[in-house]
Amino acid sequence: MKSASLFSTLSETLADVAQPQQRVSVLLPMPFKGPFDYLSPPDITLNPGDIVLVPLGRRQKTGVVWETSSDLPPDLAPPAEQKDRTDTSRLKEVAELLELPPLSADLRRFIDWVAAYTLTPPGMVMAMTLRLHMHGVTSAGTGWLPADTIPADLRMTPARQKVLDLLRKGLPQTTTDISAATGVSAGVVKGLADARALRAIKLEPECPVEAPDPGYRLPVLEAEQARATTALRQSVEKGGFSVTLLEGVTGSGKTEIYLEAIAACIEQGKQALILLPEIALSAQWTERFIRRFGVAPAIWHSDTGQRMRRLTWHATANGNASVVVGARSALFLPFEKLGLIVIDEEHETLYKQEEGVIYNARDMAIVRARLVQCPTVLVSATPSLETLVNVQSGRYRHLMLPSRHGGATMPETRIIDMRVHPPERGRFISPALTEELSATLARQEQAMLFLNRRGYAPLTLCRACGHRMECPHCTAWLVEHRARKRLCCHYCEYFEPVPVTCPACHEENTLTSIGPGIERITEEAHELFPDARILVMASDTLTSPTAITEAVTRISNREIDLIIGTQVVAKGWHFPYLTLVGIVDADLGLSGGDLRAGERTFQLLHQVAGRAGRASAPGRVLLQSYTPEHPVMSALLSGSQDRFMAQEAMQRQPGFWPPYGRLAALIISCEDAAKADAVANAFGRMAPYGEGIQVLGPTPAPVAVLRNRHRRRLLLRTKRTIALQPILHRWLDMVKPDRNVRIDIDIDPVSFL
Ligand SMILES: Nc1ncnc2c1ncn2[C@@H]1O[C@H](COP(=O)(O)OP(=O)(O)OP(=O)(O)O)[C@@H](O)[C@H]1O
Ligand SMILES: [Zn+2]
Repeated sequence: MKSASLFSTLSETLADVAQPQQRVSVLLPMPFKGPFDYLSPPDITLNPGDIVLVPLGRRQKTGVVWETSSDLPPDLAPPAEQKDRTDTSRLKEVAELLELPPLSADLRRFIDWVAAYTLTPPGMVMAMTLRLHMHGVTSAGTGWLPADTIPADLRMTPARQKVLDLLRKGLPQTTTDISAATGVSAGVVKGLADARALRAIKLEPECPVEAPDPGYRLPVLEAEQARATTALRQSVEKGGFSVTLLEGVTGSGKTEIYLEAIAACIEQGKQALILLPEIALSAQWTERFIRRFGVAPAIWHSDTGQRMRRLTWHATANGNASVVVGARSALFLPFEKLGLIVIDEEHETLYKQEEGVIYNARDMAIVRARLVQCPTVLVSATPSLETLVNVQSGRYRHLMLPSRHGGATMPETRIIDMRVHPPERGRFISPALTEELSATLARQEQAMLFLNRRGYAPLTLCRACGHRMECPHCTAWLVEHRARKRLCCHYCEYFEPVPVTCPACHEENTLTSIGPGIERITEEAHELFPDARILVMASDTLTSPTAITEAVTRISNREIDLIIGTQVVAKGWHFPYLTLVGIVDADLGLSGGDLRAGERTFQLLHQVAGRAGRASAPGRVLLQSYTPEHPVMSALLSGSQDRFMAQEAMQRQPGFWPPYGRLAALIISCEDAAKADAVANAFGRMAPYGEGIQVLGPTPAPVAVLRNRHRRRLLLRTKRTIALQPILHRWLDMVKPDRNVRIDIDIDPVSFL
């Protein structure tokens, strides 16, 4: 007995020596606190970044071999977990190492950083990188060629002969390709491979894009432009981390200039990432890119099919795609050699992702740039106060283009005081604006009407009893979409047919539409200008990039006289024949307690206004307002953006509101209002305090019920010098909420709904 047991321990020890099984941490794309430990398969060495399949419960999951980051700033590092790392007996083995490019160290650190900053489980952040190929995880595959020496004893069959004949043409082909070409089954190929008559060739995935040529068409730059270009080129050539704000009035050629920074990046053999606030913009952007570089960039968005996404992912990972343009999520692509990040329209709130991982792509892009040590360019005609403060403090460099390209002038802006010059009853376009519109159309120039509200009317009301049509699941009015004969909630997917009788008093035909949406403005425009060719641009009328490209082409070809749109029309478009912009309701967006309401309204209206008169004919902007004395209106009128932003700064500084302080929102939600209250109150009682730390709330959220969940908000505000994350960690630990209560943390909130 003794010897047997001695023998077995000895053999175990020997086995251990022969095949030391590594203990590895694997991060799974799931909401766990951190990675799980596994054992590496006996014959495989795993390295951090490797993408693997591991058993989890009864299923297998894709995960990434992870090391715990030791270099997170102490402010951000989550409290360490105590783990016993000596006992490996209960660990499961990694099932498979996938044939995918490993995630680079800088990307892994970036993921850890975003997770720690936003207080999100790291696996959920990593999922944004990995989700992309979760469906059908395949490498490009194995191709086959005939072996150098075909074994002499190979049993030949007609099927085998066909395969060998095909492959002797010299092009490696996958099993699927061979079957398709010859009609033989996969088994035949496998038989040949097993008999060592074939040799395997690892096939690189095909590259979805061609290489851009930085010398394809060089721009002729004006003096100011040339100066800015040189400065940007230098930072790209020098490499290393830097942030530059490229500010310039609308139509000054900012895009033109940062295309040169991209050219420099390509010349360096590195990759450039261009973030756009909205993928809709990529169509016109791509066109400009092609004009400059001869070929299209790689485009990253959810609309491109599975296969294309996979190829783009691979081309990013292996460095074949030198320029990738996309919306926020492109930031999590596995670039092999990132050399430049450009964030166009940096002030855009669309960069904030509000669901799932709540993060600001503009801010995180700067973090990523710092981790890979590459330059970043923030581009805007109306930079955010956050960015301006960074410029003032010297953290960001500032390049300025003060005038429009080619001698085009800035549009002339006028305010129509709607209290003095109201529209006719039941109408929303004032006579003064109507007059300008007809004059513009008569000159065969294009005009645009802007109203940031989809649908026909934002409120449906009963004239008899005053009942308002509301969403049964949200604290929100139902918006009438007349074309679709529906009342829709703009917060959830709920809709119902427009009723004939009032659901409260059951009177017939008493429901009436209050206020305008763009459908209603379109109806009015058709009545006013029956001959005008009108195009509506809104996220629900142009639902795909193709539809947007088509619309933009029709505008550029002068097939359209009047464009009516929501905020989609505010974004960087260049419509050379557009000379008049009418803003139907300039006050919309100023109400409500939003910290940045003024700044945002200014940016939005300034951007819309900037669409007018970009080419030879001068532009004009008319703002319809009931509060013409509001600082936003005076700033738009005088064009004194600097003064307006200085006023904004002065208002925020004393109370240490961002960017002079830090904010985090806690949103507590539950289907049961009482439970939501209980948890919110518990957080209120445990609220952190101290010098420079303040908690506001709990209060019901402005959208107090959303998708049947009752919502309460608390706001933590600290001085800039105090990091939020450690305070939040301690605070969250103090309250153990009911399972049905959800707590969302929003660091640097931009929405306060
Ligand atoms: N040096 C140049 N040579 C030729 N065309 C130019 C030059 N600079 C700018 N343009 C043209 O002027 C127009 C406006 O330029 P661009 O779109 O780059 O401005 P922008 O500052 O990015 O505008 P916005 O902020 O409104 O998006 C474009 O059609 C662009 O092609
Ligand atoms: Zn709803």
